Amino acid sequence: MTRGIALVRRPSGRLAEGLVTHIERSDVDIAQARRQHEAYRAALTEAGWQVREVAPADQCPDSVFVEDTVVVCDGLAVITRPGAPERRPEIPGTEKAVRDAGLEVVRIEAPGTLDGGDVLQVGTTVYVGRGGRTNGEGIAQLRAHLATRGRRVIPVPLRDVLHLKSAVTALPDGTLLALPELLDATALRQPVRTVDEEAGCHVVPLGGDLVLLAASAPRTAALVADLGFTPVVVDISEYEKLEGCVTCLSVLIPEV
Ligand SMILES: CN(C)C(=N)NCCC[C@H](N)C(=O)O
Repeated sequence: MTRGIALVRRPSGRLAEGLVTHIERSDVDIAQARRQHEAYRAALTEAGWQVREVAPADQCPDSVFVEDTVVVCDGLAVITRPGAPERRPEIPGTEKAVRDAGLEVVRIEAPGTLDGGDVLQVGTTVYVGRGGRTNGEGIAQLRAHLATRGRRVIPVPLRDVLHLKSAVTALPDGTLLALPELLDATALRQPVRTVDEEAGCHVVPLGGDLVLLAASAPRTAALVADLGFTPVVVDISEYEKLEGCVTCLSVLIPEV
């Protein structure tokens, strides 16, 4: 049984030079990062996903955070235009991978900017963070693209946080796990559970009752289990030093 394709991109040898905006820079252990990425890929495979690698972009330190380069929705791939110009050379490799996967491809055009980490899909609702990386023009273009798939785009103003999915993500039943102080929670339409550890608001539903989350969120893993889901825990400490989280390291393309 395969749940679909999971796109990932191996870390660049220059990973340690990745962007840091809201936290202090600390040393990244590249060997450890490679081991953690291997374990992350294995967790996806174990959960039933066919892991496919986007061609490495060694000149791009942040290229492992492949989520920021594309938004996939019902057979459509919206190629983003990352808000950080130095991340734009990551785009061609992702575009090739989604074309190879058979998706229809459209793109965010200048002056729009949009990072995939700002896009949270919950059923037919698509929340989009309006912060440092995604602008109003990018949101408008995404809204027009996703209207063709029957989706409603709702902007969410962000405060002092990199991406929307740094502050809120959703469990398989649509319940949001959030750090409400980082965003305008009045924009959210689904029930919200507040978490008490930063990485606790970063989860990826992997299909069925499986929920991927980081080892740095042990209390949330217990909460997830208590709600009847099965936590799949991965250590991504080296990526967290660069403001990454479990969502950023893959793009899931469910089988239709
Ligand atoms: C949901 N998140 C956090 C993401 N999708 N991306 C993280 C990118 C981190 C990278 N150093 C940067 O600053 O771009």
